Amino acid sequence: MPVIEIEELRKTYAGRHVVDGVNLTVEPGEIFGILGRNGAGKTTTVECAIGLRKPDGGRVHTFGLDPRAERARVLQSVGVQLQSAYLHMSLTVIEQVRLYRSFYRDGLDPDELLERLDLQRLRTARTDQLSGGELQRLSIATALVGKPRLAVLDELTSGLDSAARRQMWQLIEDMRDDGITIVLVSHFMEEVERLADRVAVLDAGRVVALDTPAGLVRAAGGDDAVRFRVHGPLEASLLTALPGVDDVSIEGTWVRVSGRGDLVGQVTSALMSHGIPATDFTTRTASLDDAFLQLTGHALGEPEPQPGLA
Ligand SMILES: Nc1ncnc2c1ncn2[C@@H]1O[C@H](COP(=O)(O)OP(=O)(O)OP(=O)(O)O)[C@@H](O)[C@H]1O
Repeated sequence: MPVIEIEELRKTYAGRHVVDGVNLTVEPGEIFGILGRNGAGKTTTVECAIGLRKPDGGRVHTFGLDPRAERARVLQSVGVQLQSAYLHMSLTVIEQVRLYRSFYRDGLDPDELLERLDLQRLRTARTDQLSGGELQRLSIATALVGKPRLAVLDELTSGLDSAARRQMWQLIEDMRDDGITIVLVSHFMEEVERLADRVAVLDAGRVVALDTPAGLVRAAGGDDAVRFRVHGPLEASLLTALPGVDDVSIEGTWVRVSGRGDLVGQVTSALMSHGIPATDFTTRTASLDDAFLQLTGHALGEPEPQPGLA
């Protein structure tokens, strides 16, 4: 049974369809990424899935239950990463985690969890004394202490430096190894690319693509490319005949070859075997960034247009 099943989900605010017929399924044990610009409808979709918002249309099942009708049952098995604004600033770290532990019948030992999240030395520090990275780890602790079957992590690493981000990614991979299903809401491409087994790309309230990160790149026609300079005559057909090569363009002495596989290896051996010297090789790897742009027509950093704003 899928962990989350969403069919034709709709949510409207003031006549605006912020979620407009979303379909997706999250399978047990996967890290499912939801990627989209600010305002694309990611949080609304996820909150409908766990019973925190009421859909205006469509069907949602989480653990096979209707999350609105059986909200308490669903939430017993869900851990939600809180934005730091929702943490209680005057509580100490251990008090905070114990508080969230008390909301669940079952759960982890708060002290062991702090140890695992490298927060034990801050056990008695007040929440308002923590750094951004420490607050993020504390919010993860509040999501995990109830030993959830499903963890919903929204903007996991925003505001973290790259070392803290990498540490957080490792933690998420450990969570998956423990069998927790993870929904990762993000507009941080590298994070989704590295962590997610599958990704739904949301744009203006719709799922415009749903696939593995590599599948999205492939489907969007993303190709790797190699560019170099030749010092002698070159017929394009020498390179177009190579396996995996999709396109060859020659401008003066510059050559660009795009396609899949070991392009540099193939190109250099073909040139060498024909005695054509080549220099100045640069390569470009197709990315999810390119795929996102291709799928939605805009870069991830641009917010969705808001009504009323020019
Ligand atoms: N309670 C509400 N009342 C009115 N409009 C809302 C409400 N909640 C969300 N919206 C609007 O719905 C749209 C989708 O919001 P949502 O939070 O789902 O987007 P998001 O993709 O999660 O964005 P972000 O990346 O900024 O968190 C936004 O334009 C937002 O302003």
